[in-house]
Order: sequence, then structure tokens, then C-alpha cells
Amino acid sequence: MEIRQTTEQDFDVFVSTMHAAFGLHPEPPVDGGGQWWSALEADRCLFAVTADGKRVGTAGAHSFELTLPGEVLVPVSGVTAVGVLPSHRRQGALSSLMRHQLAELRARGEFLSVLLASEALIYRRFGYGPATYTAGLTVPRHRAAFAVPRVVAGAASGSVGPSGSVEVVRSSDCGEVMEEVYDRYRRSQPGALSRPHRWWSLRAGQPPISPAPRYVAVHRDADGVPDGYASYTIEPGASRTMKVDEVVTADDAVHTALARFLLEHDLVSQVSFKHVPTDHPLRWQFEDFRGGEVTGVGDWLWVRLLDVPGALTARGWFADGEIVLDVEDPFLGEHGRHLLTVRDGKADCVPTDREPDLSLDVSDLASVYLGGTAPSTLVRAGHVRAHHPGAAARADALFRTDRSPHCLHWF
Ligand SMILES: CC(=O)SCCNC(=O)CCNC(=O)[C@H](O)C(C)(C)COP(=O)(O)OP(=O)(O)OC[C@H]1O[C@@H](n2cnc3c(N)ncnc32)[C@H](O)[C@@H]1OP(=O)(O)O
Repeated sequence: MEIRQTTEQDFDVFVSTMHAAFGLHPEPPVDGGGQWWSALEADRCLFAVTADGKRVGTAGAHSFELTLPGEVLVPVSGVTAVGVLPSHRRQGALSSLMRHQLAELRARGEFLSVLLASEALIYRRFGYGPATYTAGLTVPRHRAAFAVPRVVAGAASGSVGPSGSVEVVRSSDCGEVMEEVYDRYRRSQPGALSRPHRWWSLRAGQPPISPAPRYVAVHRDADGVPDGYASYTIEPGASRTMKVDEVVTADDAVHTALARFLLEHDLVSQVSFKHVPTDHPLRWQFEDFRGGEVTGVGDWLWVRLLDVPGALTARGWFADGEIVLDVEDPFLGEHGRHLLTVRDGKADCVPTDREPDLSLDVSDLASVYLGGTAPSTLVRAGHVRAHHPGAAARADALFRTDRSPHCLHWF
């Protein structure tokens, strides 16, 4: 199977092949943009081509920045639009696309790539592992009373008082505000991806970026500067469920203020937050711990390490220590034994022939890399081998981060 780059001239063939692979029909054009694929970068799209010249498979990559633990921003490729025509599956087209693409990403000097997996069985063989998680949280309004914070009354109350205000606007009228607030939030949130300006201007993606109508509650600080927003819609009919696409802010008190605002909305019976980190404090803020029902916990961002020492030395670290990792990368036919030493938040990673503490697949290293999965969980699952009794605990202490990774961006 030959892998070929698309050109501006055959980009429409890329779009139609990809839609056919997903069993979809391209959406008709609408005023004001809104087609998710319009954000694709034509020069980063690949075709899988059969010997008789038929284009049967596709893979693309977006240019994003990912926030690593320690608020370190690095360029990553967001792999997307991966598909093979139903008539040509299980003949190695995807494997050829992945091999070609990983080589290309390395040639760009990138040490990480990321994707959202349509099915969890596809990508581990290519070295990707689930690295951030997300959940839904549904709160009936009558159970949503907020508890008084036990430590410092008022400290986390985030109520809309003299220090802040909330205004409701339509998403079509506040694109710039959302873009600015999102950009500030994603820089401090490990696991978050940038949303390039191109996405907002093309209105490509899911709400609140897309033209689908939404209300947006914009929070402003005492000086009137926007510092958070919540995008939502209210289902008509009997259920009167408020569906919240995302609450975006870098400030916990602003998050609380926005959550209170949504939960106090008249003519709403329950509020369903679509996309919250699995350990978000919101649940703990209700007087009734069962007031919020967690639903649909799932993986979100999958990560692939393309350069193990490069990736390990790039992120921030929160505990001193050292560990020897023996890492297998079967898809790329690579193996490395690395001594990782952390001092004062920075890591050094060098080849070693010392006995390993842990032996693991590169996809498992990806799962622990952002701090969203404890190495000991994968040891207990039988995926990572701990070579002595204290190895898993040492790895847990070393890889732990100050904040769980979370990614909201859909691509
Ligand atoms: C980031 C994104 O874009 S996610 C979107 C992924 N795309 C889709 O879900 C669209 C619908 N599905 C498809 O287009 C295709 O089935 C693909 C792209 C998932 C797979 O393409 P194929 O060309 O059939 O894959 P390929 O032949 O290279 O298979 C490689 C291996 O993966 C396995 N595999 C491929 N797809 C799947 C799957 N969905 N579930 C389980 N195993 C799979 C194959 O069995 C094969 O295993 P083997 O090496 O042990 O024989």
C-alpha cells in the first residue's frame, strides 16, 4: 500500500473518502462555516493508495499545543480523520498509514502525538495509550445545594458577589471572548490542547465552536475582564435538562460561580455537565454527596511517545527521585532502558544498563505520562512489570502531578 500526501487539488477526494470510511455523508455547506473537517490542514493529510491507484484510506494531523504537567507547552500532532473504505479493510492500510505518519511526525521534531479514538481496540498496537479521562455529571436542581466550605468559609464559594458578574450571551456573539478565555485556561491545565484561531474563525468542531446555537454564561472579574464561560442549551419538553457543553476557566472560584449560576436557572429540572474531570471538586461542594450522578466515565485523549527521553525531560515533575524504565516499542521495533532522575522539578533521562525498576510497553508509558493513570494501576492490571516490591510505589510518587490531566477539545 502506497502512502501519498494530499494536495489542495485532491482535498475534496480526501474529505469524501474519509466520510465514506465512516459511513457518513458530508454535511451540506451552511452559512458561517461549521464543517468540522474544514479545520484539516491539507498538507498534513495522507492517502493510502492501492497498486491500481485507488485512494482507499485517509489520515490527517492537526497542529496543536499540548499542556504538560508543570504548565509546559509543547507542539503535538492531533491525529484525526483516520479511515479505510469498508471494501479495503484488514489489508494493512491503517498500519501503513500509521507507520508513515509516525515517521513524518518524528521528522518534524515532535516527541508526542495525540488522538481521540473511535474504538479503544485500534490504537494500542501503534503505541498509543489512553492518558486523560472525562465524565458526565448530572445534578437534579433540587439536590444541588452547595455546602459551606469547611476550611475557610467563603474561600471557594465563588458566589457572584461584588467581585464578579455573569452575563448570558449567544455563542454567535462572543466567539472572541470564548477564544481568549479558553486560551488562558488551556495553558494551565495539563492535558489540554490549544484551539487554534483557525478553528474559531471557521467555526469548526463541536459546540461552542460550531454554529449550533448555544447560550454562553460569561463570568467577568471585578474589573470586567472575562475569566470564565459555560456553554449550554436547554432541552425543550418535559425533561427541561440543561446540557452544559463545557465550563472553561483557570480559576476554581469562577468555576464554582458558574456552576451555581447554572444550577440556579429557573425552568430547569436538572443540569447535565457533559465533560468534567473525573476528580473534579464540584461533586464535593454539594451538601448531598449523592446530589451529582457521575455518568459515562471514559477515556478521552490518547498519547503516543515518539522520543521517550525527549518526552520525559520536557514535562514538569513534582517529587525528586530516580527510576530505571525498560521500554518496548514493538510497532517501531525499538527498545530502550532509561535512567530517569528528577531534581527540583526537572528530569534528566539517559541510557543505562542498570537493572530496571519497571518494564513496560510504550503505550503504557503514554498512559502514565501526563499523570492521569498511576503506574501501580497498570502493574496491578498485569501490563507493567515491577521488578521489586517498592518499584510501583516509587513510580507512583515520581509520576504524580499537581493536577489531573483533562482535555476538553474535540477534533
Ligand atoms: C483518530 C481517529 O480518526 S479514530 C477513527 C478511526 N476510524 C474509524 O473508526 C472508521 C471506521 N473504521 C475504519 O476505517 C477501519 O476499520 C480502521 C481505520 C479502524 C482500520 O483500518 P484497516 O486498514 O482495516 O486496519 P489494518 O488492516 O491496518 O489493521 C491493523 C491491525 O489492527 C486490527 N484492527 C483494525 N481495526 C480494528 C478495530 N476496529 N478493532 C479491532 N482491531 C482492529 C486489525 O485486525 C489488524 O490486526 P493484526 O495486525 O493483528 O492483523
